Amino acid sequence: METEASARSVSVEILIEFDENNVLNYSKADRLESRGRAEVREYVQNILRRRSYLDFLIDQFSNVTIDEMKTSLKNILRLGVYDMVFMDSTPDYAAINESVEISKLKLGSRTGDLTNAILRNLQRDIDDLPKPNFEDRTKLIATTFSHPEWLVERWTDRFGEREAFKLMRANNSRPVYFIRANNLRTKTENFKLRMTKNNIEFHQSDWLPGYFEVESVAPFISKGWLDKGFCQVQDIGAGFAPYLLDPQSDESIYDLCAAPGTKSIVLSDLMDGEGDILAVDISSDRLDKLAESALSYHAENIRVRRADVTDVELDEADAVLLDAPCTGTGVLSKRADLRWRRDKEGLENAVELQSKLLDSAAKMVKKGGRLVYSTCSLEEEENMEQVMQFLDRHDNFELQTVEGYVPDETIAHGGLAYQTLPHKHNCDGHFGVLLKRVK
Ligand SMILES: C[S@@+](CC[C@H](N)C(=O)[O-])C[C@H]1O[C@@H](n2cnc3c(N)ncnc32)[C@H](O)[C@@H]1O
Repeated sequence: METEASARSVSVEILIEFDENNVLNYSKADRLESRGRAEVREYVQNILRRRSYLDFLIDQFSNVTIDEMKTSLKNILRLGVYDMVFMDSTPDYAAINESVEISKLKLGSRTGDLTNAILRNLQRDIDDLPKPNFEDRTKLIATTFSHPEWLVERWTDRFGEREAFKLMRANNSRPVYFIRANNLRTKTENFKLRMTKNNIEFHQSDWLPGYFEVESVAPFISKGWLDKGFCQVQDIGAGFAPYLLDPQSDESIYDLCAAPGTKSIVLSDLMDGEGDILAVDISSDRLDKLAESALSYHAENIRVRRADVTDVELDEADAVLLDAPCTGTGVLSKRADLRWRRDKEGLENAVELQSKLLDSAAKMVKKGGRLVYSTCSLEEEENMEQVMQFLDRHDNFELQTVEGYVPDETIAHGGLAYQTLPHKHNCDGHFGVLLKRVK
């Protein structure tokens, strides 16, 4: 009980900071033991996944509108309502008591009484909760599925309502996790034996070698297998880009925008740790993580360099991976916070930066060499439209087929790109193309 109470109050603190400063900082949970830390992540992500719907419910049962409430009260109520509506394992009285206690502690006894009144009102109707009923269809959908209105508009226009609903439902579901065996440290077959001996259930994907769908990554962390470099947590869709680059053991490879290096490790594995990979990123903190990973994964052919890719001159390489910073609209199930952080302006900024990064990356590819451009976005401006504009500016590059590198069911744009979709492919949304420098 003690842990649960702490996990709740820490979750509220994190959610308040997120609303006020747009920062999602889990380090506040470091004072809890590991179960509590895991609970905090679950609470925070689940509440962010349902935020608009929770706010709608709060509004229905309160005399004070949600917009008039202090950020701290809003988040205490979101957590209480989430517990009552979605957490079968928490009795309503416990959810109410703890929310009231957190309110009193943070905001005084009168706010504690208000919290109590709102949650008790909701408890009375818990078996017949009101449904969002706005006349404005975008607002109705946005509230029902807890997505921002600008994304709802984009996706319903592009996919149609039925498919957009499926996509948003997938974003609100528990994420699918994949583990990839690192052959620089172990053999995939041995790793399977290791999982079996430890009673870990897994499903081996037939899309790429060494990828296993698992229920949770917790056992891999607790057994120290990530730290030891036996395996990495990587969505299978994220694995497509390194496979598409098809790096060879005697090549020089640039991994641009590389940190924290999950794809660098795959590249190194595909090269048997030989040849040369230069991993470049602008963030030194993230590069530190990459360097640590390279050590534990025995990825000895990786060198790191801190640089702004839009402003660095490098010799030409055999092949270049540009895994560009993007809006991340393909990973909203694992990163529920992103949907509230992104907006149309953020999309425009991402597109502008990607275009500059692509122009720089193009200068680093030798004649006859390859360039893979990848994102974890679903937005066409960041994906195929970005690539088409790049081709308009660079007549020395041509698109190559992705057939044979990625599963057929993920192939898009007549064989010239892959695009995974969370509601269709049971993984995150990833996009990529293979370009060849022809002159
Ligand atoms: C999508 S993440 C890369 C993920 C990484 N490829 C992986 O697989 O682990 C994008 C990265 O781009 C980096 N970045 C953003 N702008 C950059 C720039 N101008 N030059 C270099 N890196 C940049 C960010 O620091 C971030 O690490």
